[in-house]
Order: sequence, then C-alpha cells, then structure tokens
Amino acid sequence: MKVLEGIKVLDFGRFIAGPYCAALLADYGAEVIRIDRVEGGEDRYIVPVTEGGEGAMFLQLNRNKRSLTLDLASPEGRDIVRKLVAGADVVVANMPPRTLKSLGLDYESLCAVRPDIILVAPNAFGTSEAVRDRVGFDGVGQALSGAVHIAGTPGQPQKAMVPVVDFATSFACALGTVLALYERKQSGKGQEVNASLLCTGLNMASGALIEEALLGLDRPATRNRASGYAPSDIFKARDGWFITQVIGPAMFRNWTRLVGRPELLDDPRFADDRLRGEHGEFLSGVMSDWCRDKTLGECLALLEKARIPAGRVNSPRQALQDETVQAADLIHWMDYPGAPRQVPIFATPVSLSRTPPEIRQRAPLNGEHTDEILAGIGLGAQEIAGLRQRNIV
Ligand SMILES: CC(C)(COP(=O)(O)OP(=O)(O)OC[C@H]1O[C@@H](n2cnc3c(N)ncnc32)[C@H](O)[C@@H]1OP(=O)(O)O)[C@@H](O)C(=O)NCCC(=O)NCCSC(=O)C(=O)O
Repeated sequence: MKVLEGIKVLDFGRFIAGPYCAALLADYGAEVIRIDRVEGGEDRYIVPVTEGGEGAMFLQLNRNKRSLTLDLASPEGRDIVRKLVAGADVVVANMPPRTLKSLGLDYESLCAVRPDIILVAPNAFGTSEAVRDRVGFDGVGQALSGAVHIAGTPGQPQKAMVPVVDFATSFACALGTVLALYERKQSGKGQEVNASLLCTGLNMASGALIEEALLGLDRPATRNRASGYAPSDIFKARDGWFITQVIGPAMFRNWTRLVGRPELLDDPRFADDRLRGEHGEFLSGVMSDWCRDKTLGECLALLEKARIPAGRVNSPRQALQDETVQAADLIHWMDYPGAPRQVPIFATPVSLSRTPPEIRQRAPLNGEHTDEILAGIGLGAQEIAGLRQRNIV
C-alpha cells in the first residue's frame, strides 16, 4: 500500500515547479493525470532526446503520470475539466492567478465543483497583489535573491545551470500538498497551497542576506570560494577537479594536519570561520599547492581519511559512471519509445522505509491516455472521436 494511494491529482503544471511536485506525489502512489495541450505543452519539447521530441527533463519530471490532451480554452474542454475536478483531490497549476482565472482553475471556480479541493499554485513572486501576476523562471528566483551575484566573479554574475530554485519550490509544494491533505482529514475542508520561486530563492540565499542585514556585509562575488569559512573552493589535482569544504574548528584542525601546515592553527588570521573566510584566498592557495602534484584519487582518499567532505567535479558522463553514484543505487533505467537508449530516471529524493516510493511508469506520450481517462468520466467512443476531430482533445 502506497501512502497516497487513492489520492487523485490533476497536473496542469508546466516546466518544472508544478510537474515535479506532481511527480513526487505520484511516486508515493497518487493517481496523477497530466493535462497536456493538444499540440503538446511547450515543456514537453525542451532539449529533445527522443524521436518524438520529448525533452530530457520532461522524462524525469513526468514519470508515473498519465496524459490527457485538452484544449482548456474551449467550452467543451472546460466541461471536461469540471468533470475531472469533481472526482479529484488535488489540482497542481503553476500559473499566475490571472491565468488560473482565465482557464477556470482559480480556487473559487474549483471549489464550486469540488468544495474540498486542494489547489497547489506556486507562482513567481508570491500572492501579494503588486507581484502575483508577473511571470518568472528559476533563474529569476536565483538572481533576485542575491545568489547569482555571490556565485559570480566581480563584473561577471553566474547562475547555477541546474534549476535549484524550481526543484526546491517543488519540494515545498509537495510538502504543502501533503499537509493540506492531512489537515483535510480533520476539517473536511480543502485550501490553497502557495509557494513562490522568489520565496524559495530568499530562503536559499538567507545566509548572505542575514549577514548583510545585521553586519552590513554586502558579500562580493567570490565564485566557487565561500566567504564565510575556508578553505572551501574547487581545486585542481593533476588529473581533474574536486570540491572540498572545510567548516568549523575540528575540520580546520584536521585540514592543517593533512596539508602539513600545523602552524596555521595558531595563526590569528585563521582563528575562526569568519576570519578564515576573509583570508580564503590564502587558504585556497595552500590547498592548491597541496593537490597540484597529486592525482584526484590520492586527494580524495586523503580527504576522506581526514573526514573532510570532498567530491570529484564530474561531467555528466562521469557522473553516470561515478563509483559513488553507482554504489548509491539511485538510478532507475527505463525504456521510452523513440529513445536511442534506456533513460536514467533518478530516485525520489525522500524515501520511507515501510511505504517506499516507486518509479513504476515512464513519462506518458502526448495524450497517450486520453481515451481511457475520458471513458472513465463517462464519455463514449463516438463522443471522444468527435472531440478529437474538433481538436479539443
Ligand atoms: C511558467 C510561466 C512563466 C509561463 O508563462 P506564460 O507562457 O506567459 O504562460 P501563462 O501561464 O500566462 O499562459 C499562457 C497562455 O496559455 C494558456 N494556456 C495554458 N495552458 C493551456 C491549455 N492546455 N489549453 C489552452 N490554453 C492554455 C493560458 O490561458 C494563457 O492564455 P492567456 O491568458 O490568453 O495569455 C508562468 O506561468 C509563470 O510564471 N508561472 C509561475 C512560476 C513558475 O512556475 N514558473 C516556471 C517554473 S519552472 C522553470 O523555471 C524552468 O523550467 O526553468
């Protein structure tokens, strides 16, 4: 028995924030229907990797779902949405309130059909009137929060090239959904679950923001080198790069021994994390000298022995072949129509011991389950054929 078995989710999500939240719910047994555009939603085709044009991340973000194509702009499409909502527990739709309203997916319209519905509607900047209808992507959340400035070099800001803000927003939304379902059991009522890319970004950058607010330290751009502790940087060994982060006095002591510089322990310039951070360039230099003539394997083994967190900087190919990644057993290889090889789908990031999540079904083709879903709400074969002819499904 899966934790969310019997919970029905309609996923109107697009790109990452909404779809990944719905995928997490699906991993735990919720029955998720992805509502696709008739011609295929734009997020299906970003960075195509299959003959049909499905994008790489689409395959990860939409496992365990069925797909129904629907023109939400048509009255007949809206009618079908209402029928589906009547039998649903959760609607996921990462669109601004104005768009939700224009599609009949705002909380009031959904409640009129299903009073205890839970609407999960993350947006770009939150729910206050001045900002709620503006659009945004992951990078905007990263940039506004200060993270892009800190990660850059002076004069050259740098965004993380993986969508950290989107994914963290998805996790927050999945938590909100489960809390709302839990609360509904007691109150019998649904509610709206809101999150925003900006709020996630501010949470993630909170260390630097609180430092600025309290101490006026408007952190400069220091690229890979952390400024609040050190050494914490990316280093070059003889045959490749690795990352290491030394935080706190015990780890610093271990590090001075490892690099053969025990005198640094008594140097007032390195008395605590903050001071070490201020002199991070010097400490990074010591570390660079230490690893320059060693192999990556030697560096990592010595750091591991000294209990200092470290890891090889992998290319995507190296990541898939990495011994640690393989030993952790986190990849589920799946077939996908038109894919040149099996697709690696990465495990649900949170597991439960008695009722574990499961990746059981590949992402759906566009509209793959349209007929069976429509039959499930009482439409006959002829009716469905008519809708298809008029491009409504
Ligand atoms: C994702 C967005 C940037 C996309 O912006 P837009 O393309 O301008 O989309 P809108 O949501 O305003 O919708 C555009 C129009 O499409 C219409 N629309 C949408 N779906 C349908 C279907 N199925 N059928 C018919 N019409 C449709 C909708 O009514 C709007 O019509 P009109 O009303 O007539 O215009 C925005 O929705 C947004 O900011 N969402 C909240 C934040 C968020 O989640 N961002 C993405 C995270 S993922 C990410 O950052 C990443 O992948 O990277």
